[in-house]
Amino acid sequence: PGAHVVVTGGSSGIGKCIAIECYKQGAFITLVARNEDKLLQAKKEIEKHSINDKQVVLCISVDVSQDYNQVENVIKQAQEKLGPVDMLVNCAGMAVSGKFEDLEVSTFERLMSINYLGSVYPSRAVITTMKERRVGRIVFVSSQAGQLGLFGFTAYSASKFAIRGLAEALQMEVKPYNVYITVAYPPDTDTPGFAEENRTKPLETRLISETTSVCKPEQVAKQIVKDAIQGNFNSSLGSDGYMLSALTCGMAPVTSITEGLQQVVTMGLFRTIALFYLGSFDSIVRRCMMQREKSEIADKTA
Ligand SMILES: NC(=O)C1=CN([C@@H]2O[C@H](COP(=O)(O)OP(=O)(O)OC[C@H]3O[C@@H](n4cnc5c(N)ncnc54)[C@H](OP(=O)(O)O)[C@@H]3O)[C@@H](O)[C@H]2O)C=CC1
Ligand SMILES: CCCCCCCCCCCCCCCC(=O)[C@@H](N)CO
Repeated sequence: PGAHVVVTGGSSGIGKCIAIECYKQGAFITLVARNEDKLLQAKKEIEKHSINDKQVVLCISVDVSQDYNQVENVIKQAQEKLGPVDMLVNCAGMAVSGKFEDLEVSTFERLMSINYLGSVYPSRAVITTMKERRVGRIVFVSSQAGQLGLFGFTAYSASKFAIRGLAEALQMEVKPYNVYITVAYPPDTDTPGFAEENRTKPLETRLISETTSVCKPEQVAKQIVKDAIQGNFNSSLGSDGYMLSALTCGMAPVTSITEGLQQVVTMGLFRTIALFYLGSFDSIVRRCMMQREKSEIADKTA
């Protein structure tokens, strides 16, 4: 309550729901995104959930992936108005899918800029003050596709895996200063961004993704905010989310003894389950390939 929460990508989808969730708990919110109309629209929607009349929603229009100095300036402006940032949520991002050879090289650059550098810049702009105050939370929104590579996600997965490396290294640096990092790995979530992404998704990617069901953004946001407040390094959702996180824990920091023990005990079992999933993904890819070849031959003979 009374905390200042900055949400990049806060004008739509998961980011907007995170902002609402924090606002419901009495936070002051800064929304960061590019389109001003969407920002104002989201501000109105968030303000409906106020719990006292002091709460403020500030909107800032900036591209978080372009120029570090610009991002630093807008964070400064937000801090002058609403005080030092207690929690930063890096949720601005996007997905583009397609086979490796069909994706433009510029798409690799763009996704890396938005999903990775767009998380580096705001974090870099708040970290010094957080360390000085010995208070702070930084949330990175990765994806289940940041835990495993899937057909069609060569550009997207890489940009989401990058976040994990950044987060692990940063957590080791800032833990003694009482600053906690959370990486969230949401499954497919029903948002405007997801609808957009689905318009060009390869059949293989669609079929493989259907392994997990589509979540509501409110549900995803609730889990992320809860994990961030608790200072959990990992934030995931559902039974496949739980399995994926335990299976891919690697050298990630552990937040509780229980979490560590669960990882140790479940690792072999989850790897066994994963082998079956991998087998079924491979057969989806093979089936789609054969289907395509068949229809190509049919086209030629027709
Ligand atoms: N929906 C899903 O299935 C999943 C999504 N995710 C991740 O969650 C995050 C949010 O996704 P979702 O809610 O679906 O996305 P939406 O497309 O619905 O919203 C994206 C938000 O980010 C903002 N944004 C995009 N690019 C920039 C930029 N360069 N600078 C500043 N703001 C930007 C958008 O505003 P504007 O365009 O006006 O700038 C908008 O507010 C993304 O990082 C996505 O990869 C992870 C797993 C699953
Ligand atoms: C023990 C092992 C369990 C294995 C479970 C495997 C589940 C794989 C499904 C992955 C779905 C990928 C979602 C990507 C969401 C996303 O980021 C896009 N919507 C882009 O926004």
